[in-house]
Amino acid sequence: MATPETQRLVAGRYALLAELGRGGMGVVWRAEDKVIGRQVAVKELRLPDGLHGEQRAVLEERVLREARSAGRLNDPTVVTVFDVVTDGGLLYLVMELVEGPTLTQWVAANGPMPPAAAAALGKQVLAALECAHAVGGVHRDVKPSNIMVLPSGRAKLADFGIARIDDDPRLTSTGAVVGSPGYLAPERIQHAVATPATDLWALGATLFFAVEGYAAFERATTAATLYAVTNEVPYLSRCQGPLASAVMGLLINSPDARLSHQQAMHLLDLASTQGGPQPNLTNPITRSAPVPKPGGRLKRVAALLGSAVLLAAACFGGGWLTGRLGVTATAVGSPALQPTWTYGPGGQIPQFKLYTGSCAGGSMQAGRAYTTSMSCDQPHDIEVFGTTTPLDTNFKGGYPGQDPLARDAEGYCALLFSSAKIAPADKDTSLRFRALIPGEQAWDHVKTEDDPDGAARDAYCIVSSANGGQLTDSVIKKPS
Ligand SMILES: Nc1ncnc2c1ncn2[C@@H]1O[C@H](COP(=O)(O)OP(=O)(O)OP(=O)(O)O)[C@@H](O)[C@H]1O
Repeated sequence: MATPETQRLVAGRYALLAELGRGGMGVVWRAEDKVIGRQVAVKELRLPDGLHGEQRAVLEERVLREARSAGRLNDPTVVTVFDVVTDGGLLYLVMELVEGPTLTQWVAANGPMPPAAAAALGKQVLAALECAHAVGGVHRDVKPSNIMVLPSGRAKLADFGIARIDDDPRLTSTGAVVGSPGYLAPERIQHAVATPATDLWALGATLFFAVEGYAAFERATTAATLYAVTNEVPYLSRCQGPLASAVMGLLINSPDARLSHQQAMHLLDLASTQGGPQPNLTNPITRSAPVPKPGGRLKRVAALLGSAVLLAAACFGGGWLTGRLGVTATAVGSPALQPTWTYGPGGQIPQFKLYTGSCAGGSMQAGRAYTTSMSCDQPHDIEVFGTTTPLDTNFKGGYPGQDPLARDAEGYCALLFSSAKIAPADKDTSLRFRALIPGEQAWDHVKTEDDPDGAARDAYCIVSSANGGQLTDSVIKKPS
């Protein structure tokens, strides 16, 4: 803590009292505004080394311009920028002082956030983004360390529109890049400009972090992180229903297929009212499990594989994500997807009695029945890599029709196929998969003493080799 004698006074007005933290662009101080006698946060912006005069001027100009626009955003969920000043050649941003941890710090101290609290937090951040997007603003850097959590549970979004080196072609020549590649939407990695949809993707990654306690795409190197952002679908293990649908729907690669503000808000609204009253975020919540380290993710996935079907079905919401929100296999992007078939009497596959992780002989042919499984260690023709209950598990009506069932099942199978659960690196070319949905007779089947099978409501994801040959091992990633 600085004493009055050693206190630095910035711009003749802001007395720096103590360091609050450090980020990619500089130090943040608790300070006192001597003119009006209130405490503020002062961020000392240290521009990257190696910028030449013009680049420095461009960046400073952008910081000023964007701080002004952030200052204009009159939203209680946005950390207000009061002033931008220069002193001794350095640039300082004077902001509202937020007395609460960032989401990163909160999770480090308390473990994963309860789903209803994470949904409530997500709603607030989404509302702030919506307000900014409506007037043409884009945050560009939504991530856990830019979200501050007040003891009341209210959230505040910091660093609004702060200039980033990578956004301006006049600045990229220094090679200085981006802070958090794990929160950079896939289209940004392909150098598309930042749009409201890129902020929404980052919100999805942030909510994943809140609810799981680790960053979905963080890997040991930047290259591996960027690869994961572009190619992997993360597993959610601590939430289901609308929250899982919101997170996964925000993380859809294609900005056009990604959830809109309204869709995300609707789901977060539903999720925030589930699970009883909101926990008080003042008191540390008893840690339900240690926060896994980023490197531990594969182990987690492996440990979850035993219950992967239940887990995936729960987290993708058994139809919440796919059918209701129009997430189709095409949106997920699956070149290996084959046309969906039906099973049961009158369907292409008259009988189907396999389950996830089981394999069978006999290539998929109309009229072939699958009633017994075999070990996936033996050469086999097909493997079931997922099971889902399309539409709603509580759907009690008559046969909904092949189209809605197929849309749901294809979306689910495509998500699962593109995820890290399916191991082969060349899966898009070496494998083919299809969804198998119940036909009308299987759906309506009434069990009798002679025929004890009940109505069939499940859909299956089936994988086979692309070249018509046999598979010699399971395609599901093995525990490491
Ligand atoms: N308005 C604020 N009020 C109180 N503390 C703040 C405020 N803004 C930032 N801090 C503290 O300062 C730390 C550093 O913030 P900063 O925005 O510089 O870094 P960052 O967001 O973690 O990283 P990056 O610069 O890469 O975005 C934060 O982790 C937080 O603890």
